[in-house]
Amino acid sequence: MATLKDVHDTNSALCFLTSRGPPALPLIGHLHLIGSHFHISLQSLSAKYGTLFYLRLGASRTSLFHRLLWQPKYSKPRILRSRNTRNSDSPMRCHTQNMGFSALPMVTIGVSPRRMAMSTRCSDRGDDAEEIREMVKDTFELGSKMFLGDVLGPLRKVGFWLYAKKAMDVHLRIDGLLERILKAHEDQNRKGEEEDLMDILLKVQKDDKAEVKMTRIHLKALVLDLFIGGTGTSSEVILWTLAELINHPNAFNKLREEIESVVGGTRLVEDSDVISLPYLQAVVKEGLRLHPPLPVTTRSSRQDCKIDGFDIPKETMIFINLYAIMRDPNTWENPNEFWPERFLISSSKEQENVEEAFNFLPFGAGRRACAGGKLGLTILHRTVAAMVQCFDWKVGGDQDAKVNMEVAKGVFMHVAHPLLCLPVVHFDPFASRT
Ligand code: HEM
Repeated sequence: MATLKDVHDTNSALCFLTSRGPPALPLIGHLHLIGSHFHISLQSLSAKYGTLFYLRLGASRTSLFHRLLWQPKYSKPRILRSRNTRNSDSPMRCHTQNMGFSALPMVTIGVSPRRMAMSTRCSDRGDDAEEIREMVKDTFELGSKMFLGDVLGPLRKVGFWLYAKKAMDVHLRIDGLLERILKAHEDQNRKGEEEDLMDILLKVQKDDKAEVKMTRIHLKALVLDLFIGGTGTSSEVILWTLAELINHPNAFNKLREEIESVVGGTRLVEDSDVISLPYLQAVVKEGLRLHPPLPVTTRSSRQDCKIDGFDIPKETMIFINLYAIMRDPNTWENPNEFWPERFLISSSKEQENVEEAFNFLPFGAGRRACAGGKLGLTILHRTVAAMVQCFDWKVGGDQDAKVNMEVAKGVFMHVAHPLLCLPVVHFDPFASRT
């Protein structure tokens, strides 16, 4: 019997017939059951129709997994029962300017996928950072609309035409930025240890004898994949995790105490520290569990297969609701609660690995799982740590004000409102250099 492991991505037509699922209406099928938050609509439907059910979204025939069916049967994760933490708020030291919270992680993470690829920082040119943020946001928005355009079936081209102008505009802006960066690299002509990924790719592109012929378009597409895949995702998780920490001051203070006891008060957290910072790792995991930036991933069945007793024909689009899997009350205690401690307890490393592999899936699974998961985690650990190490965060004027955790409409897990926070310097790692 084929399982989900045999399900692979294709771009072909969608068709699927099975019996389990809500009653459908003529023409629109089950479209009326899909609300403004795609992953939450699917989660509610699976509460009624089970782990695998069938939907017809307009012209698209799809099936949905609430959880992965190759999940082995094992006991629930052991969860820490005592949740009392004792820390109190740290005093504010000095005020800095009021800051767009959502812009900050993007500026910071410009130091990672982009910097590794191009040895430049978004923060060197503030306008570049803002431009990239806007482009990534527009690309995600456009992606959602075109993805939903699939419900038009053979008429999906109409959907594409509707967004053609916007798509061309985003394309031209991205292309202009990439060309600017490529030109700067060509002018610099760096050699040896100074080279970054962009230099190496340029060299391959210009090498007539290279085994694989790479055009300038290939090069830009590859860099763009890293940009879009790595930038939007990481920045959203950083934003959500910080928002959770601000709303949970005990967790914030516990994390700061851990960092200060392990790293001291003279430098920022480095990659090599992370292994000694279990609470930091738990906080990042909990942020990813509650707020996966790609809440629903898709596959198409490459061949006819049978899963959980259902026949799934070839080329069926399958939605896998990562969001619902990571909030499943059968697996996670108080699934909607931000509670990093749940990741600190496990009976054995081996069991922890099994549990996480099949229930903790912010990076997807299988051969099309996230290509940058390890890098993503590194970015999250370093950035979340630095935000907690260096600043106290105040929301609005009120001491007890909370960050609004509303999710934006659509197929991604974005914050609904730009969040404004006041960062108050707690520790300045560069103070001794001035
Ligand atoms: C917090 C950070 C990140 C999260 C939560 C995340 C999540 C995901 C998810 C859920 C998928 C789909 C996996 C599936 O369908 O099974 C994916 C795919 C992908 N991600 Fe990430 N990602 C992150 C960071 C990154 C970074 C830093 C990069 C690269 C620099 C990256 C590059 C990619 C690529 C290239 C794919 C497509 C893989 C394929 O189709 O084979 N991601 N990511």
